[in-house]
Amino acid sequence: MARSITVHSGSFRAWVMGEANWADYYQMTKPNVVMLLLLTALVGMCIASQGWLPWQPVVVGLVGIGLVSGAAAVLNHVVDRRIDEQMARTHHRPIPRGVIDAPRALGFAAILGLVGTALLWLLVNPLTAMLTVLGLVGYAGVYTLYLKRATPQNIVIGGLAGAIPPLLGWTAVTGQIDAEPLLLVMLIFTWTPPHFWALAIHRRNDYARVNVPMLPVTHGVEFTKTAVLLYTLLLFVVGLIPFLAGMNGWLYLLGSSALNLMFVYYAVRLKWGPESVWAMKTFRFSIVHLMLLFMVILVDHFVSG
Ligand code: HEM
Ligand SMILES: CC(C)=CCC/C(C)=C/CC/C(C)=C/COP(=O)(O)OP(=O)(O)O
Repeated sequence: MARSITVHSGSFRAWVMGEANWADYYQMTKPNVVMLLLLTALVGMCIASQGWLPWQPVVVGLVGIGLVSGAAAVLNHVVDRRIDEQMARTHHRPIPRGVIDAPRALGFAAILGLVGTALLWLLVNPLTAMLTVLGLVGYAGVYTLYLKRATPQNIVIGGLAGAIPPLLGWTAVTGQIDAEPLLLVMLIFTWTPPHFWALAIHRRNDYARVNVPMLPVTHGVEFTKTAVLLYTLLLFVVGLIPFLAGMNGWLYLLGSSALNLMFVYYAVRLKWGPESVWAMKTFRFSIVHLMLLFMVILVDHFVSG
């Protein structure tokens, strides 16, 4: 009897998982990206709260936003499976490697998406659930299915989906849309082009091979370097607005200006230095930059009251 249960549960597992293990499924959710998205959502929740954080919208909100974002990332793996197969950076992903097939990945995305949306709808509020699903549609549908292959401005427009989490955090706590979190959305929106184009310069041959019209492929490396520099300068200016609008204090002004100037410094080195060195340095710095920027906003919020 015990043996038969083992055999059956073993074959059920094989039916569900195929050749894959949990690490493969986990990898498809782009966990590092989702962690940073959740930090920005948490900051949205904190700036929406006076005093103690309300635990239910915060905990359930983060779990729900994390699950739906993970679902969006899995859908991106399904839609992009053919180009991922041909790009050096992505050919080892679970679908191109053949350990997870598209139907299983779709099933996984459906479970994550539905559970996440139900949690947000029932235990946080319908507005947050709808905006989070809008983020999923924006990333997996509008960006991945359409914009990515349609225009070199793909990531500028598609960047809105990745920029939305601070608003989701805010609506999870307040149940309404206000101007404050939109300033944080603007920060991420302006940060995304230099974040991605630095990497795209380094990986331009990958994108050219699969005919994806990323800016360095369509307009060349020099043009893209200039665009990266201009966006870091724009980010410096946008970074002043939360202080000028009275949302953040002096600590924010100092911290964000220092971080944004460092980003400009990387972009200048990239513009006039060898991209073989500075493209990936700038990309890696962009991630540390956004993480620290949102930590500064958080600390400033609690210190400046
Ligand atoms: C349309 C918008 C965006 C595009 C096109 C984009 C593109 C990329 C790409 C191509 C990578 C490399 C992944 C790899 O190494 O396989 C990456 C990495 C990363 N991105 Fe973005 N990104 C966007 C928005 C964001 C946003 C909004 C965040 C967070 C708030 C973010 C956080 C990260 C992090 C943390 C990594 C490192 C992942 C790792 O090391 O595993 N990205 N991004
Ligand atoms: C609910 C919500 C906020 C959803 C969206 C969140 C989300 C997962 C954003 C990710 C942004 C990102 C890593 C884009 C890269 O896609 P790519 O296809 O250009 O990169 P790739 O080639 O590495 O797959």
